Amino acid sequence: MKKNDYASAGKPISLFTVLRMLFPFALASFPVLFLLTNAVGIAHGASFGLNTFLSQLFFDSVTKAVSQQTGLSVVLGLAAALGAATIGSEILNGLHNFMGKTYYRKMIGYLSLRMNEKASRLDPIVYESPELLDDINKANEGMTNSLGLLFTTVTIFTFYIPYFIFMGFYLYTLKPILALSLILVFIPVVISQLIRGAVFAGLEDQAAPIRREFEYVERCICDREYYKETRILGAFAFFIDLYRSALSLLAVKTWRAELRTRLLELGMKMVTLAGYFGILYMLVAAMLDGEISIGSFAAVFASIGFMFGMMEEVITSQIGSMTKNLGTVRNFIRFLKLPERSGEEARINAGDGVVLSDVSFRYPGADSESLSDITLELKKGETIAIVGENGAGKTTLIKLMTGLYVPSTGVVRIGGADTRNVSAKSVYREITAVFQKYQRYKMTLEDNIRISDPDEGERRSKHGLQLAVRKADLDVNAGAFPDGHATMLSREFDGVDLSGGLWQRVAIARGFYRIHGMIVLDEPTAAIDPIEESNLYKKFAEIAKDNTAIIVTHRLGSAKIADRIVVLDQGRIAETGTHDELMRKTGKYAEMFSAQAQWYSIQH
Ligand SMILES: Nc1ncnc2c1ncn2[C@@H]1O[C@H](COP(=O)(O)OP(=O)(O)OP(=O)(O)O)[C@@H](O)[C@H]1O
Repeated sequence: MKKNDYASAGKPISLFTVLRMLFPFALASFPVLFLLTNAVGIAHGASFGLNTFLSQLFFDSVTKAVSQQTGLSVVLGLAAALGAATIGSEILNGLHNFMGKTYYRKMIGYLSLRMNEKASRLDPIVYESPELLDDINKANEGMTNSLGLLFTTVTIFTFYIPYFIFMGFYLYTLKPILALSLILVFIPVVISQLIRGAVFAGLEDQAAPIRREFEYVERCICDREYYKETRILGAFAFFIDLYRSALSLLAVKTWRAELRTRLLELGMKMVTLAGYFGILYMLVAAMLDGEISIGSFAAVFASIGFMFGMMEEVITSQIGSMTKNLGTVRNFIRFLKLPERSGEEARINAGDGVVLSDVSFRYPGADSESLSDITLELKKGETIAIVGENGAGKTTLIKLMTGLYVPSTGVVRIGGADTRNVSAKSVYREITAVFQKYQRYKMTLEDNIRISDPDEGERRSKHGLQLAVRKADLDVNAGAFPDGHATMLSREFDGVDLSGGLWQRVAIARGFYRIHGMIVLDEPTAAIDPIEESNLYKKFAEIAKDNTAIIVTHRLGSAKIADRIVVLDQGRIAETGTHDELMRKTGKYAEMFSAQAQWYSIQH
């Protein structure tokens, strides 16, 4: 499969771009909490610097007190100040953690909402890209990690950097070489973490398709819709094999990446450790040479272990997880940047008809066009049937005629509006549809139907519900619905399950419930037997009398109810006309019709 515009293989997004996109979220969502949390973080960082400085004064005062150059009260005063600073630092630490966690929880909710909103605004054609599934999969994980990244970055700037600058400056004033060695120790470890980030970003790109396959196979093994086939056909063992191999492939890839980065980290830690002992050596030498006071030595010695611990934390834990997660965060950002359908809001009545002029359509990444040179008019109040063999382009044509997709070339006008220029919401507003692959929502019968027009008021809702149920020939008083409209349609939620035929009627009722000017039936009767189907289509013809309607069907007998039949062949219109006209033409339609008639007569 070729990659396309929506594929994850876009230009790499830099850390700077990632942060530039994340910060506005952080500021826009809960600005006061965000700023306060960081102000506390800065105060916390400064408190460590203050502690080191007070320690030096304290140790110096102790040495002076020993040689009786100063009084005990000075020592006690400094000890009290040091104790107060330590308690203050702890309080700030607790406050910083608490505020950070509160902010994190709030942001997770906020970002999840943003993701769902984004998904609802995506251009539907994006869903034709298999890579998009990877992107969504990875974006979900990236969303949580993006918060980690944001926090780490902010903490580095508001806590660690001020602290290291202070310490660097402090060491510099004692002996310049001490500050320099601090930097030399720091750099190799940062480099190792950046390499680690690159390794994990690459791993993420390789792992996502495997994970997608792995999750799909898992569904084949466990999901209800598959279990009959997997058990009866003995496919269980087949899927378990696939599951095992995907699992081990994933494990091997992760293990290799971990091993590489751990070895790298180990090497870099050695460098850090060498630096640590180097600084200690220089400190002792400087003290013995009388370059620094005993107090300075003691303060630096006491804080240097802590400082290295902190450096280790910021580099391996903070920067490490940041770079490791950068790959997934990039996917989140990429997801947020996926194209949305733009266009103006307009009042469009799809019931006024649809006009297609010289329309062609090619799926993203596809080698050839699925529809070519389509010119067709669906007039106001007209019912057309679209027929054709498998793969002829029927569903694609419906997607264009309902404005779900826009054409690659040519123009589609719904109710007079060019689908490329108006918002998706404006186009769908007056359209309803029943698809062959409808959804079985695990909700009450009423909710299953009302989902198609939730904004309707209570009165219209009750009346509309009864009407839709009647039109779809659903007998709510029959045993299948023990609680009438309130029957829960899921065993999982203590309700009932329906037969395939009844589910299909629920889907049809859902389609009828929505107020519409145009209705599309895309093979909605596949699970209903032919006699029932014929009744339903007769009824549909009555209902569609005042509506603009499109029917897609494989059973040509049902197409007869249409005012006009459009025959598609390999993405082109082969013929149009009424049933009788097309039969007289003895073309594609007549050929298909007689093949089906023959099939029925053989069956009889
Ligand atoms: N996402 C896609 N990417 C690439 N090609 C696609 C995609 N979806 C459909 N096609 C191709 O477009 C052509 C038309 O498909 P379409 O589903 O519209 O036909 P159809 O007449 O509705 O078929 P059927 O009766 O089997 O449902 C086919 O050749 C199909 O392989």
